[in-house]
Amino acid sequence: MSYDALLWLSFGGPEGPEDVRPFLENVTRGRGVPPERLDEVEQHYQHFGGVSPINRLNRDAMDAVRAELADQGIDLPVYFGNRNWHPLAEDTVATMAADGVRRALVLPTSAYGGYSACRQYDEDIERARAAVGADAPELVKLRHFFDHPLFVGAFADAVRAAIETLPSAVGSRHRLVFTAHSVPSAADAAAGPPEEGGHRYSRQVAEAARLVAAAVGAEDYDVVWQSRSGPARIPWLEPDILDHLDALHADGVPAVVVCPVGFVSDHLEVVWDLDTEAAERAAEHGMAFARAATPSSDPRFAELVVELVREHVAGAPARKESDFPVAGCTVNGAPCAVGCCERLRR
Ligand SMILES: CC1=C(CCC(=O)O)c2cc3nc(cc4[nH]c(cc5[nH]c(cc1n2)c(C)c5CCC(=O)O)c(CCC(=O)O)c4C)C(CCC(=O)O)=C3C
Ligand SMILES: [Fe+2]
Repeated sequence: MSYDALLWLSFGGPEGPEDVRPFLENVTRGRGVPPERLDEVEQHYQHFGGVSPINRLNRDAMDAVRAELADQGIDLPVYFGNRNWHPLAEDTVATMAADGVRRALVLPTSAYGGYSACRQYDEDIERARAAVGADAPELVKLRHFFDHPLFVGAFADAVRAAIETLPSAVGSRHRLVFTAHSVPSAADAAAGPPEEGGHRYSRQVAEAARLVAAAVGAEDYDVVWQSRSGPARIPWLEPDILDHLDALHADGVPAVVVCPVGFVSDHLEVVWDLDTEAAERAAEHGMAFARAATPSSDPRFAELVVELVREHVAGAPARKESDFPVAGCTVNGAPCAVGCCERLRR
């Protein structure tokens, strides 16, 4: 193996009530998010005792990956570092350097392209390496996996399982609704290399939704957005899931199956914005509601990560279900291409 470690690079989340505000300040520094929005999101976290599920979910998923690596006879220590909360990527990369790691692969916990989902993880890599200095290991980020058959397959089974939980009186009259984190429309327009014409994030989300819908045999489905942040005057991707539930209800739809295709685990936006807010809105309308599980809870997720590692090391062709270009594999945080997913000024 030409690599001596795998860095699991994620978002991070608070682990107690006192962590919440400093965590939110880290997330939104320089991002132009109004304080009222921060107060609101702080309440979502405090509702769960100030503990985000994300760190535990990452640790569980990393344990599954360690077991899968061992099963496949691959000796690759797995390190955990985050953008916004402890363990911070800077500290983890310093530990890796001290452990003698010279070259490591990086698994970002997002399947997609775009500034927030891809390029910002490149910035994290660059910042962490700069903080460590000359001893910093080379860090090679793995590719986007939104169209990987194991990712699509895990979501497809989760959608089938969610449909099973609907009351039998609904029959097959449910609507399948895919959701992903909204981003500013301008950020989506700037996503991908300029020659691709932008919108890489929303196009990949739409493609993943199409693949999952096809796998479950759903002809009709919708793609909507959730967890909008930022000032109200700035346009973000729409429709919002709550508005969409209102519209479905007005159309007489009796049940919804929500598939959080934009997320790999049940972190706070999933357990609050979907399981709490969206479920309540559906209940107000008397609509049955079921939410599909996210892939990190599926054994295939560990297989997927190990497959991405093996594929990269072998220089093997990417196993994928779409015709979209393979992207996201970057070295030391350099962008995928000149001008790709550039950060917007706010
Ligand atoms: C595309 C995308 C993903 C998916 C890709 C990926 O997974 O990386 C994602 C994931 C996540 N977002 C998360 C949390 C937050 N995101 C925020 C704010 C924002 N997200 C944005 C986009 C995304 N975010 C954007 C454009 C903003 C506006 C500020 C800015 O321009 O950067 C804020 C600030 C408060 C608010 O306004 O919501 C919080 C607290 C957590 C952790 C949850 C937990 O604790 O379990 C996770 C996994
Ligand atoms: Fe976010």
